[in-house]
Amino acid sequence: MTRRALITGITGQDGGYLAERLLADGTEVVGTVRRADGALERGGLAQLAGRVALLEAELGDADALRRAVDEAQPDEIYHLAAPTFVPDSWRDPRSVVEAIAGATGTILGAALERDGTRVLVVTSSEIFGDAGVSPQAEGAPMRPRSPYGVAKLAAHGLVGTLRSHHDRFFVSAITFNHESPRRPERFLPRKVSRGVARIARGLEDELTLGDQRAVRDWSHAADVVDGMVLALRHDEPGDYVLASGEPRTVGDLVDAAFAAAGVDRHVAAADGSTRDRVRVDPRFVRPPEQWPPVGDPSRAREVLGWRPRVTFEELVAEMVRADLALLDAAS
Ligand SMILES: C[C@H]1O[C@H](OP(=O)(O)OP(=O)(O)OC[C@H]2O[C@@H](n3cnc4c(=O)[nH]c(N)nc43)[C@H](O)[C@@H]2O)[C@@H](O)[C@@H](O)C1=O
Repeated sequence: MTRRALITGITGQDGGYLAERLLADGTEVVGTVRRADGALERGGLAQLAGRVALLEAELGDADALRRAVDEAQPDEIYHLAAPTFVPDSWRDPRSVVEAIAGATGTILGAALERDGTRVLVVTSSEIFGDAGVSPQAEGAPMRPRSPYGVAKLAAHGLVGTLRSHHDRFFVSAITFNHESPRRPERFLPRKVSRGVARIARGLEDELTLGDQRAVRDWSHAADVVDGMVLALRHDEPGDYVLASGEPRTVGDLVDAAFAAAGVDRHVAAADGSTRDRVRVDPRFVRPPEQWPPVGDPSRAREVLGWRPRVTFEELVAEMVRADLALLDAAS
């Protein structure tokens, strides 16, 4: 029998890679979107047209989410849809908790009504926050530092409690930062790849960023969705950190992007000094983390046999190449 998967948020960065991954192994794919008309084209996923079915469901609309589960009759649910830009969560904490924890509760509740439907919920390294330890494995203390992290921790908690109470195959994928040329530009790596590409083509002179000492653990989104599939299809349900395990600073990422574009980050100024093409704008600076969000992916490696294939340098180079190609195609 053909396996059927429901992906919430199919037009997001991860949704697109996951749909391609599942279609490639013969899984039928149904995805939720806010508005079906032209959704794949708007999401840069025209290649999926005719290959996936779309259902409309806003995260705040519990009835629509339940209907989507009923209509899709999925064997697997990948719950990806969520507001993802962390700074936004400070402005409207209630809506972020509703959209993340509320929708997770709805999806898990709907899955409980169906025999055997497995669910993977994407949570986040933001659940660890002031963990008191770095790198973080699945058992590290969880002390989130943002409303986004609190909401993701509630989602993570719902997965674990409902899994053990109802003895169901519910999984939390604790994803650390993951990127690709499909990442929206307000996230750092795409902002950098696009900015450096524009500098390389002479369209801009400078890149304006926040704190370059901030540490992150970056992987390629295509690798991370592979980990999700392995986790959901394993013999036993469990939670997994999906991360590279390698700490890098924002500055490392900027340097890698300039190197990939073949552009000097530092240029000679008229007075003979050197000028950095990267300028700090306090608007983009966030309070520093005492315990950097770096993952310990040992469990995913040992239990699932998962490891990221794309290196940090390859990821950044792919993003810069893609942004250069976009600029060249538009000119
Ligand atoms: C795991 C987690 O991953 C993502 O959240 P994020 O880490 O907040 O992602 P980002 O790309 O916005 O920031 C990365 C770092 O870069 C620093 N940074 C410096 N200068 C700029 C700057 O100019 N813009 C931005 N956006 N960040 C900057 C910023 O302060 C931070 O230290 C989401 O997918 C989230 O959904 C998620 O779950």
